[in-house]
Amino acid sequence: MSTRSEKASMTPGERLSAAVRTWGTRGARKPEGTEGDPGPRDAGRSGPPGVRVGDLSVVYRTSAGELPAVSGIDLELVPGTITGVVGESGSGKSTLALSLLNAVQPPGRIRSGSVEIDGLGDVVGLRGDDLRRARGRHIGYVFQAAQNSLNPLKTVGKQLLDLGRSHDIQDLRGLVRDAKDLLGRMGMDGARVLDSHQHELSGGMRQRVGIMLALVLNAHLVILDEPTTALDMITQATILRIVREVHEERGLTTLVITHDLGVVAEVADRLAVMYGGRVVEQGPTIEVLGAPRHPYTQGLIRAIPRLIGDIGEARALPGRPPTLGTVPSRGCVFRERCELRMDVCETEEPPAVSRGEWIVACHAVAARHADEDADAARTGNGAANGSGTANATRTANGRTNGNGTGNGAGNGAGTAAPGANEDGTANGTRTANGTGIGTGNTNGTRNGNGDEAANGDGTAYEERDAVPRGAGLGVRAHGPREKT
Ligand SMILES: Nc1ncnc2c1ncn2[C@@H]1O[C@H](COP(=O)(O)OP(=O)(O)OP(=O)(O)O)[C@@H](O)[C@H]1O
Repeated sequence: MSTRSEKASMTPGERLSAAVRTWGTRGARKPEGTEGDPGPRDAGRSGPPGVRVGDLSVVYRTSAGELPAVSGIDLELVPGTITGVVGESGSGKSTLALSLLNAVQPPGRIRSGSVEIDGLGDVVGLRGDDLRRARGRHIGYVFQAAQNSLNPLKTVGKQLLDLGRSHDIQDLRGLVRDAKDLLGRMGMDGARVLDSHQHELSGGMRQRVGIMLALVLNAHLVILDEPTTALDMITQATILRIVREVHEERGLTTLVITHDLGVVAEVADRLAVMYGGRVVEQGPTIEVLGAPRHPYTQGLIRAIPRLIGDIGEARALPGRPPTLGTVPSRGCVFRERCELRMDVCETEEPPAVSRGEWIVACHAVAARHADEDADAARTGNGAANGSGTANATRTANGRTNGNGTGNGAGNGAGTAAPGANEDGTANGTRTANGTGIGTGNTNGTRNGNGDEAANGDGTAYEERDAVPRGAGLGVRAHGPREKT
């Protein structure tokens, strides 16, 4: 694993690779309350909330009429996870984040859809005091450029008290105590910071103050919009470490908005890639970055600058992202820049293809999957004709157990996606094809790339797809795969 100082000197591309490589070494989330003081205002609060965004569309009024900045977004924030949202400037990331607070301001408005937050219901329907209470006490928001958003005329402490009063906090001493504690955890002298004005703090310190203000009312859903923009590399690394630590200590559900893939690789469990107001690909970060399927995600990863190895390898995506006025009203919004473009992309909205937790909206990916499914089904018929029987069961944690019995000789080969956990369980997609006249034993071998070959009787067969491996990011599977 890279040390912190090594990480700080890395390019975004190197940090991306390093973070993806070390993913499997992360510890499990600590349950809330097992470490640290959750604070008195936490009483009665259940665990981190889940969030379900359903068919969300947001428009801005322009001289050309109302134009969509976010269209038909479906996204789930799993309780206790960090979800990263990435995309180029103008892709709709901040608009999506503001919608989670029902805080889109005129000339914008949420045109349709829902944002269901556990414990709050659909925030799109909240108004007035209910909405004000939800913000701050349930949902903490660290705005883009938070390091410049403090009031320059008031000390941080005064702004903290204003925040407390605006949320009817009675125990202001307790609030100050919690603020000092949070600032201390983030490596600062809390008393000194509360006595300071904005100009007396560095950019990184102000960003930490922003995080403190978002957390101090004990919100359990936290949204960070570009938490590291405009910070130097070392401060960036510190802030990301703090985000991760605070997230785990306080049992949060966190959304991180960024245009920097290195940032999501560093902190996010799950990832949503936005383009032209749509989520074009989403899934577990390790899988999406390890083997991106959408041509836009592939292009974003190819564009990451490299300092070592083949420095000419990085290739910028051709063309420019659409603006409100140029985003196509039908068909695929990415088609102008896409090397896989087909006729259907001009007219039809791409279907959402899902495999497990992974969802991709792309005609080319959908067509490829349909072909692969047809191939798999053909091979599966061959297996059914054999004299052996084959079973493959997938348990809730993604573990695949293959059983086979039979007579004769057969073999199957499978490719595991680079998503296997340390204990050898697979959370990736896989294909195992074979003719299923087995000999009675099942053996599995795996090489360092996470490839797997299974030979034996009664082919363990799953109707799933092969995926590209590793994408040069050094993703690898760990441990033996369980077979019975
Ligand atoms: N107040 C506004 N009035 C009109 N259009 C807006 C307004 N705010 C955002 N937009 C437009 O909505 C689209 C999405 O903007 P948004 O800020 O959500 O994107 P973003 O991905 O967060 O970009 P960035 O990374 O630059 O912050 C863009 O085309 C933007 O120009």
